[in-house]
Amino acid sequence: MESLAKSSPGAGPSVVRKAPEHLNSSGLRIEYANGKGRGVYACREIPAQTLIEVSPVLLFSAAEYEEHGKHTVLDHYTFKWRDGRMALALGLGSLFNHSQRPNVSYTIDTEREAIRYTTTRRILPDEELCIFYGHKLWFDPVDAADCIISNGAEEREDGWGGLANLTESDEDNEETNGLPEDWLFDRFNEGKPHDNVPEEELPFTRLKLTPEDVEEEDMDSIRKEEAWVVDLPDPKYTATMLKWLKQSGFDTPTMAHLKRLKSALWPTIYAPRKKYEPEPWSRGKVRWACEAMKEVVKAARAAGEKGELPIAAYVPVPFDEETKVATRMFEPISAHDLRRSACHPLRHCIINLVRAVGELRASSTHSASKSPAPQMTPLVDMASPSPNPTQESPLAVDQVDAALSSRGPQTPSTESQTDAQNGAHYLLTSLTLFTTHEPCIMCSMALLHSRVKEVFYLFPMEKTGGCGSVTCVPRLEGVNHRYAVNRWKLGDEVQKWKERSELAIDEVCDA
Ligand SMILES: C[S@@+](CC[C@H](N)C(=O)[O-])C[C@H]1O[C@@H](n2cnc3c(N)ncnc32)[C@H](O)[C@@H]1O
Repeated sequence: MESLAKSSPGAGPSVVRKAPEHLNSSGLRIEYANGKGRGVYACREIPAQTLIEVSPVLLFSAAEYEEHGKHTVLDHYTFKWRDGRMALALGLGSLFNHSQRPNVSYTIDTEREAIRYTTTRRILPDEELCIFYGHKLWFDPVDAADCIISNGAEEREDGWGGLANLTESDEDNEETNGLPEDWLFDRFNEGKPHDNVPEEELPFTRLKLTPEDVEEEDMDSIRKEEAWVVDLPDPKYTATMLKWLKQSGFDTPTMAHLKRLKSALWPTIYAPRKKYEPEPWSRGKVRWACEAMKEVVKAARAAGEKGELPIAAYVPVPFDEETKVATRMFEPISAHDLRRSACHPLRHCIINLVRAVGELRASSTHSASKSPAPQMTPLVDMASPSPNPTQESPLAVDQVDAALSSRGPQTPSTESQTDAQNGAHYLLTSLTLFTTHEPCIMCSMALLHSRVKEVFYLFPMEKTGGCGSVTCVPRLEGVNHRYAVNRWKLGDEVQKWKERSELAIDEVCDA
């Protein structure tokens, strides 16, 4: 699949150059790109969200680079690494050209000193694969979409010569120049997982849910828990008691201290957080939230590619082990909007997800009643909830119904009846939900009914949002459940990124 290029400035005007061969199992080849020098092309169709290249980087210290690299051709290929060193991508990494409408995104893996390149949409055979360099370019860009892809039969013009300095991207550019997703989701990758992240550095803002009329005094009061006193005749019965707690559904995260008491020396202090006091977030937990946000973005993109509205919701496996076991959520679950394919105005992703989680938790409760060991709950993506993983097209709503009912008749067990009565496994109790767009008022209310613990969203919906924009449902007076609302912190560049990332929806659309 070689092609020829003429007039490369690097080689003189009349030299005919052969593009280098490249062995790559992801189906990529190097070819001369119209007006851009070499570029990376697809040999075959490549699905969206495919990891196509992992390029190791060569790192130069700032001093070494200043003295030497800067004065060489390297200067056209290097960029600033997170810690101030200069990086050169090896492999195919340095050959991806720039496009305003990139079809490849990249993430920096500082731990492995590599860059990972992933397709953002389906790629057609012979299409050029491009990334977004940023807004400050040092050359006149030819966009991939404007180029005619040829097989190299005709002569091509080579724009080799506009080489300049990628390092000219300055600090503020670095945060957003083609890496907004890195910036949004990957900046907590380093550091100790147990360290708490100061409130102002969290990647999200917690919306204040305290009703205005809560008195200052109340804010300082200690949260009260109903307490049971169990008189154990012998410490060896502690395990039996904990087992009973679990079986009876009382083993919720608020009972976590009981496990600590089991092995602790008496007396033990149990200090519940103050009412309305925000929960501290460790770096590890922030990473968990970032990963969940990445997943929901991926799910929304995939939905958009299938012709649905690009809106998705995702419930990850809970961060802490206790909640994971107590909620029996051992697999994540996601859903996307199905209004278009189902021709049903109420098939919002949140409604789809609440329903799917409810069904799954109910079914896992049933299966748990057959076996005392925690059951693995299958990942159900409402986009393709078929038990047949090879099925590609999204299932229609009736198929979703069929898939869910194909789990077989489920006679409620005594255990699940107890769970249902005490609310331990009611829909989204104790779970965290991530979504791309601020839920509309209907969905915000559905979330309230679901008893979700907390909600994170990326894009506020100024004209329709029910979690802080038009109104804030969990804050309303008289509601019988409040869930925490967290809005991802987004820089000014995000609107542009949103459009590039194909997640834009009409501002009057209910998400
Ligand atoms: C990192 S290199 C990319 C690989 C390069 N085409 C090569 O053959 O080595 C960056 C250089 O590619 C060229 N380039 C990348 N994207 C371009 C675009 N959209 N339009 C024109 N030239 C581009 C510019 O000359 C830029 O300095």
